[in-house]
Amino acid sequence: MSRVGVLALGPAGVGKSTFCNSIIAHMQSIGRRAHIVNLDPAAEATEFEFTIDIRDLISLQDVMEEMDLGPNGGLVYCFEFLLNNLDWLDEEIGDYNDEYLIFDCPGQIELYTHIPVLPTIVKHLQTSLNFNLCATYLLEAPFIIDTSKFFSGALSAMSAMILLELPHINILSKIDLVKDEFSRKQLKKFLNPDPLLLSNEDEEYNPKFSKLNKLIANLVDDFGMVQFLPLDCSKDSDSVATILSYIDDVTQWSESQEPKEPVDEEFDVDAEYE
Ligand SMILES: Nc1nc2c(ncn2[C@@H]2O[C@H](COP(=O)(O)OP(=O)(O)OP(=O)(O)O)[C@@H](O)[C@H]2O)c(=O)[nH]1
Repeated sequence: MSRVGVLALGPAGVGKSTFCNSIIAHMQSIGRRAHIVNLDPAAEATEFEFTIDIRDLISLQDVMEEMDLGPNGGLVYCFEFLLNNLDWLDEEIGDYNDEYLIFDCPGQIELYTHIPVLPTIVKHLQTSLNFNLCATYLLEAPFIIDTSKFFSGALSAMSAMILLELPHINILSKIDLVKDEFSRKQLKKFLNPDPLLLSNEDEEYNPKFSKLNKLIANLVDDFGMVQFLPLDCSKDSDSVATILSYIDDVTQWSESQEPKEPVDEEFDVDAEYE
């Protein structure tokens, strides 16, 4: 039997922690259990407690003070420290057999797009701790409803997808902040976009880059990075439920549940009268 793990990834402030908390709240409301694993050494307190917290091993604040490093260097140091102490993670996770763990990751996407820190942790979770993992990659809806920003966001999501080699779910967060009618129309187009059409649209505004736009659009299209699920953590719990059903699907959650032993009636009756 395996554990299920969901990585919440995406740039800083995109809503990863809020998403983790919303998923946990939703799961609790339908009688399921899950835990948050905080992998951000610079995290602030949230309304839900972290079951496992990297800051119990190392915190960015301490590293910056003691090693005289800036925030980015400090973060890389924290993760190198974690990689050298993976037995700490094994021990913390050890008690959570057959559980659903949600990994709240830092917003510095270099950690999963440029340097092999997160890929190493992912491999460890899969091979040593028997996790069925999936990555959720969040991008902010108000940011992405501009075509050029869509491509830059899609490329960063794709970079994480290629590096992590995990089932990958793209999410457009904070859709409640897309309010005016024009932007909402745009949003519809970006939830299930055709990158080739989007690149053609840009052509009339910026012909200088049309060849490059088309090449990028082809690349995004080839990798199947074309679907985004909408997320509104402020009001719309249906959006959270839909995302959870996608996660369950790709992590084969229901298959990972231990089949219930058939009730042996004779045995039960005997036990009653012992
Ligand atoms: N309106 C609205 N605000 C949201 C939503 N999700 C998150 N926010 C807000 O966005 C801000 C950042 O959210 P966080 O969950 O801390 O984002 P994060 O990605 O974990 O941030 P880092 O850990 O710094 O990378 C907070 O003020 C949240 O309240 C949403 O669906 N709608």
